[in-house]
Amino acid sequence: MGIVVAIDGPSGSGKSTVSKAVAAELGLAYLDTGAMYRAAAWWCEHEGIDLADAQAVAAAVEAMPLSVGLDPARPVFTCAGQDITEAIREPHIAAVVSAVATNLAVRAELARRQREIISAERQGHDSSFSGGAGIVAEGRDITTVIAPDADARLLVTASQEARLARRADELERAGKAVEAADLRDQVLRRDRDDSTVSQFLTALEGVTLVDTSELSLDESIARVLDLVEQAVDEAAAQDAEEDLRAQAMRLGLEDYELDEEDRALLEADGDAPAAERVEPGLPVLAVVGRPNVGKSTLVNRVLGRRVAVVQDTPGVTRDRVSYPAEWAGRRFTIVDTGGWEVDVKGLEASVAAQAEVAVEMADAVLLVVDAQVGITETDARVVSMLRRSGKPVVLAANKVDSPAQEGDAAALWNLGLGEPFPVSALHGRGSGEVLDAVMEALPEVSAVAGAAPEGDLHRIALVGRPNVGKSSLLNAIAGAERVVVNETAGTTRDPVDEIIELEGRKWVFVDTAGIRRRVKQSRGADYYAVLRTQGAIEKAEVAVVLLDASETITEQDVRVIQQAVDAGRALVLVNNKWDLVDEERRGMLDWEVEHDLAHVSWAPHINLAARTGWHTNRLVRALDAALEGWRTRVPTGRLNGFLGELQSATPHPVRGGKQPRILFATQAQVAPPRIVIFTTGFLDAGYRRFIERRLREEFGFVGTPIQIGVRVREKRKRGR
Ligand SMILES: Nc1ncnc2c1ncn2[C@@H]1O[C@H](COP(=O)(O)OP(=O)(O)OP(=O)(O)O)[C@@H](O)[C@H]1O
Ligand SMILES: Nc1ccn([C@H]2C[C@H](O)[C@@H](COP(=O)(O)O)O2)c(=O)n1
Repeated sequence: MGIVVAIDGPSGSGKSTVSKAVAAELGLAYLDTGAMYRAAAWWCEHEGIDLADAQAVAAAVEAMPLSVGLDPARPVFTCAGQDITEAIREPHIAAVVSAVATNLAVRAELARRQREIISAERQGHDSSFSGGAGIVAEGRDITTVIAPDADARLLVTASQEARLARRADELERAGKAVEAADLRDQVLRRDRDDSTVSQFLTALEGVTLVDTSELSLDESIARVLDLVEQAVDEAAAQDAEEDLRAQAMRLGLEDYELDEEDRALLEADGDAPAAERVEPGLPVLAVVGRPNVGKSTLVNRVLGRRVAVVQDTPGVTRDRVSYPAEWAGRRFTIVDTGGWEVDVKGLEASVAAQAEVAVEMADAVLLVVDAQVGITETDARVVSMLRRSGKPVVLAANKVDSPAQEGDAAALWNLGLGEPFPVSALHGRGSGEVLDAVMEALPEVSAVAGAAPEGDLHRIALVGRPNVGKSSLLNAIAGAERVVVNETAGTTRDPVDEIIELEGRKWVFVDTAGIRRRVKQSRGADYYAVLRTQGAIEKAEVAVVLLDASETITEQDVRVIQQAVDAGRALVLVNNKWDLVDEERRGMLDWEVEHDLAHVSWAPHINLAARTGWHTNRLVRALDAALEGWRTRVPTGRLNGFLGELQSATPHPVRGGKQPRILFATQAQVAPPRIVIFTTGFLDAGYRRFIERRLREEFGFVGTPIQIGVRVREKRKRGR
């Protein structure tokens, strides 16, 4: 993680000059937030907006197409493609900028953009200038509002006389000398106005005051560099202390019963891998069969130990789980299903349906039959379902644990699927042969998985109930009528993955069809909508869930959101059709969001109108924020330090005379973040929610579900 240096102070104190020099010296990006306010004033004038009209100014700034330069050697600002670096330094802009900077809606919008820039530099986003080294950000409210958690927070100031003299000198050198009254207006009046909305005249707790009145410019820079170095050293010392404490906690865990999986988790500590995810483009093998015939054991056999790590992933995928697999040097996706039964109802029916979906979305099928039981009515019905699908099938005769049982396997020729391969998934017997047969059945290029995206592009699913505007949004951002749009709900049919360039970067918008209406025609349209959505979400990293802002939020909307959360994908919410929203509806919508979507308040939520293109440019920022949250990795020392403090301040309530204690925690995975907490007792759901809320406050995790796993461990008996 990069460092963040926040510097504020009054006009003419030298904060911009010092900040640039410090950024250049340390190889960091430089953010001049004052220039953003100046750009906002320039843009409003350019657009002919009356600066006294607060609402019009706010609306114009929200839509301002500003590109912020972060190079300390020359921070170039462009707006709507025009270089405005010089124009925003004109005295005229300095004279009017406070009118914009004191507009609270403008401040909120620019604060959002500033935080995103800072965060991108800290995290080292693809788009970052410093490549993750960090940033020096300066401006009136940086240490207090924008980056109160910066590594170094400094208030650079100087006496009024010094500031006036410096500004006069500067203007004179630039050949722009002004009258004393104008100078006082530019420096003192502006500070007076600006101080009505932000505090930058006295150093708050945690902010170091640097008075440069008596210092030369070089001395000022050296002083700030010293303070930054000191802050970085202190942060490193704190990290080291937290690491030591975490190591002690980890050692303490040895007094508790730990199983093999715990140990695997603890060994991988500090190197939380991304959640295993199937790669688009690879051939797909579905493993189906009756419940309990040994499908999962066979899948485990193919995957080795890795499956143990992913097994407890919560959510809808329980009935249909995809894993990346490899055999004989070929990579493919293996899909484990929950078990297929005939004429079942309720949960079993949905498990059976998922197996059908898995077949529909596969290139080949591995049918597992229990050779010891022989052919059952259900097996015969599975075979008819497979014949209807037209997919190549390999038949595994499982539970053939010895050569003597091979006759049981031969009886399965009667299924009419060709040679049954005898295997013992439990002991590994015959699994090589069956996998060789699978490799022959699988095509080199998948017919169902969609093309593998070029390069390492982010994959986005645009999902939502019918007619919320998915196709319109795709068209609006792609800039062409690529997808058929119709007012009739559910017009989208089998679209393909789209590669779309947004803000200079390519993104894959995944196929939202994923599955055609081939599986038992009798099922309702809603059912297929759910499956299509699920297929798209599973292929993506981020689910963008569209809502129709002009209509009441429905159960179906909430369900689609839940599908994304359950699948562990990053989430962005979009209120589409904003052009149809009036004051009254806006109030209702606020209430509905608070009421129905409070559980996903961590997701970026943007308003746009796909039909007119209004605010569609906000999508990229929201996607970046969600992807960043999704990939957030909290170092073990930090995590345990944080949980330790949280537990001391707010211990778990006593339950039945016992008080569960957190022993140690580790982040087992990113994308989505999964935190495993070892405890002495079960943690109440309320306490887990509290931990999640505090984790979000501390580490961000914007736009991502957080999976919290609790492992209750008993103290080891003496002598063991
Ligand atoms: N000791 C000093 N420390 C910092 N700057 C100095 C010093 N002495 C002279 N200066 C000069 O003061 C001028 C004003 O500095 P600068 O523009 O960086 O101030 P600022 O605080 O960023 O003002 P504003 O908020 O109006 O942008 C610059 O020309 C800078 O070179
Ligand atoms: N974070 C910030 C940065 C600047 N402003 C105001 C202060 C000035 O009126 C204007 C331009 O700033 P300058 O370039 O002179 O530093 O923007 C603010 O309110 N908050």
